[in-house]
Amino acid sequence: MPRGRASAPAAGTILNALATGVGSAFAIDADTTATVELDVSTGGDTAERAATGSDAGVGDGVTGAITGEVAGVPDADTRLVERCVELVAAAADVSLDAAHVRTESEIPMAAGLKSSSAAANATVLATFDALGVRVTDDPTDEGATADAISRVDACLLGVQAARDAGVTVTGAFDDASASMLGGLTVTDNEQDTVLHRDTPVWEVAVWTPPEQAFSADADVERCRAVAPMADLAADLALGGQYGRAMTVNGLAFCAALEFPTDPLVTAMSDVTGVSLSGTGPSVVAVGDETGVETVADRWAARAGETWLTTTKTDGGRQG
Ligand SMILES: Nc1ncnc2c1ncn2[C@@H]1O[C@H](COP(=O)(O)OP(=O)(O)O)[C@@H](O)[C@H]1O
Ligand SMILES: O=C(O)C1=C[C@@H](OP(=O)(O)O)[C@@H](O)[C@H](O)C1
Repeated sequence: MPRGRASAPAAGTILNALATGVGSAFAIDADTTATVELDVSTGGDTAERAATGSDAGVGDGVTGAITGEVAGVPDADTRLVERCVELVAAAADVSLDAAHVRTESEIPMAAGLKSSSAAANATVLATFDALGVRVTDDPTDEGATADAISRVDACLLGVQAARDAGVTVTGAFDDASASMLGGLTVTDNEQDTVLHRDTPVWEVAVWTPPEQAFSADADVERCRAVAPMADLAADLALGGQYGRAMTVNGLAFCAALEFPTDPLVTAMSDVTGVSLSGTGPSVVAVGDETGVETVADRWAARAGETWLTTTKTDGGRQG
């Protein structure tokens, strides 16, 4: 039974795409790992098997059950990662009799730190790994019928799966591309295009309050209301002023989504940038070691977890 494994990192927000469709994120050093086992069909007619399969999936050429499991979270919603396996099988033109995907994650779920993008990217890469398809940095490696697929195409399969599973508003190509490519990306989530890439190196402080905020439940109208501030943050980010973009974004989205601004106000003079990450509730600050440690000490008095990490310039990896 072919087996594959892959990992992909979490990310923090520079610009939330819920206001205008343009978003920006940067990879951080906390991973999700996916292990995928495939039962690949060896013969017979795919259409016939699909018609008779008692537990058929929605992907072409999938006749049996695709099951998912999240280590330590027995009641987790696994539709996203199951859909990733289906879409990769379809892209690689492979028929599956069954498949199982298991994720293990260092990223708190629904905390604004892109657990969904990391899980989707890791699962897509692990499924290709099981099929012997390498992910490459060559954008001319299109499709997945040969022995290679480009990182961006692999990432877009995860974005499609997130849309199909209903865990995203815009598709979140900003978060998915930062996790898959590493470094910082600015994207247009309506066109699924990368507008800008860079690899800033920062120390990072993260405060994760003890609650969850699912992106699919975010108040999109309130986010759209701060579009003028999102446009300003986009201009700053495209001009390389990532820290200022992040802080503008943080103030605007804390106001729109009714999160407290105090964690940002008390941090901004010590760091390069500080923001609500995604739709919250986590807050992320970037800067030098002294600055982020000062901020982390201050945040540690709050309920929840405060932790230190770094930016990551490489993204998802197979094996
Ligand atoms: N490790 C994981 N394995 C499988 N699915 C996951 C995992 N982490 C997150 N997800 C999926 O992503 C959803 C959370 O996505 P979202 O609300 O966007 O939060 P986040 O900001 O953490 O990405 C979960 O409900 C689940 O469907
Ligand atoms: O669902 C979406 O389209 C998005 C969700 C948000 O992230 P989180 O999933 O971290 O809340 C946001 O930052 C991103 O730009 C777009």
